[in-house]
Amino acid sequence: MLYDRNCLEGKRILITGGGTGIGKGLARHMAAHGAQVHIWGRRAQVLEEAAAEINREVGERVFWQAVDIRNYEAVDAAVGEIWDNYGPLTGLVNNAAANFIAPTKDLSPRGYEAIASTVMDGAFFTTQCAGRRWIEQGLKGSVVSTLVTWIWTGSPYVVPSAMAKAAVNAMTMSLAVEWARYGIRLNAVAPGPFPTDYAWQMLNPTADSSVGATQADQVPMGRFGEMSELGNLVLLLLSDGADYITGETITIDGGHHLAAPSTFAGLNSMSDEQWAQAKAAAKAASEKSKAQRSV
Ligand SMILES: CCCCCCCCC/C=C/C(=O)SCCNC(=O)CCNC(=O)[C@H](O)C(C)(C)COP(=O)(O)OP(=O)(O)OC[C@H]1O[C@@H](n2cnc3c(N)ncnc32)[C@H](O)[C@@H]1OP(=O)(O)O
Ligand SMILES: NC(=O)C1=CN([C@@H]2O[C@H](COP(=O)(O)OP(=O)(O)OC[C@H]3O[C@@H](n4cnc5c(N)ncnc54)[C@H](OP(=O)(O)O)[C@@H]3O)[C@@H](O)[C@H]2O)C=CC1
Repeated sequence: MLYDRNCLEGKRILITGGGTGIGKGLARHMAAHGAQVHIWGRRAQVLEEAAAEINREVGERVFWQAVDIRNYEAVDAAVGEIWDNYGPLTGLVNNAAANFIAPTKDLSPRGYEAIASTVMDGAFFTTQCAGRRWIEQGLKGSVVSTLVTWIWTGSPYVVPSAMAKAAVNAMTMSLAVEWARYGIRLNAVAPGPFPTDYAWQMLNPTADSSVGATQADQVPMGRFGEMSELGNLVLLLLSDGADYITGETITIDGGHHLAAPSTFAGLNSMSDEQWAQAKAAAKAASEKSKAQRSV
């Protein structure tokens, strides 16, 4: 362990999308360093199993709520429940997201909305509901959002995601200034590829789509990132040791975006037929996950 295993003792951290992938890895990392962690997602069973798995390793530190972050009332009520039943949050990780690869000309308004509203509205709602309470109660807080290097480079075939992540980057810089006087810090991380089950089903659904952003051989360091590496960075930003860092988005990508291509530009060569196959594969995965939703 890089950090003392009790360095987050007394911290209470909400991680949206904490039941799977990177969010679950972050929940494990923060809980293993002494924090109480609250995880959100739309699938009760997935959250319950993730919390139980981590709690078997660290003791009763992880709690869950089924919340759709696109629903402001639900977000406000769930943040209120944490405050009432456990105490004030000290940190928030805006990690939940939606994404899939698609040619932009074929995106329906609902397809655009599913991605943009989850990434942008969800992060705003959750940040505002925590931030308002911190300000009213004179408490400090730390917000860390999981972005991507496309906020600087853009990326074809994931345009709603690139747009919405750029908006959350703007929120990070803006509120860092507006809320600094309250002791509230906002930062973000921009990871390169950290393969997770669902993201790879959405972003690399067929053999033909295995180019560009999702490939380890395109990373100068020649490998994917490891969860503990991302965990250590997010832990630092959530800790009191980083009290003078705000408004920053820190890349953690083994040099990927500086060497390019860290985008989906490589998908330019896919034919309409290959796109149809990619869409069918991604949709089959999303239907399966949808069937498990409780909110
Ligand atoms: C730099 C280094 C980089 C490293 C490489 C990695 C970089 C990662 C950066 C970011 C990564 C991520 O965010 S990865 C996150 C991946 N995780 C997730 O997406 C989790 C949440 N996902 C979901 O809930 C679903 O998969 C998703 C489809 C997105 C949303 O579900 P909803 O129930 O809200 O929506 P649905 O009703 O199913 O669909 C809404 C509309 O979208 C359309 N739609 C759905 N799937 C579609 C698809 N594959 N292609 C086209 N269109 C699709 C539908 O037809 C609907 O439109 P109509 O037909 O008009 O009705
Ligand atoms: N994996 C990677 O290489 C990279 C990932 N990222 C970012 O990291 C984050 C995590 O991605 P990753 O772990 O790979 O993917 P996952 O699909 O595993 O994680 C997404 C999470 O968000 C939750 N979620 C989605 N929509 C909602 C909603 N409306 N309300 C509440 N929760 C929701 C999902 O749970 P549920 O479906 O149950 O709601 C799921 O737990 C994302 O922000 C992504 O953009 C950035 C760069 C690289």
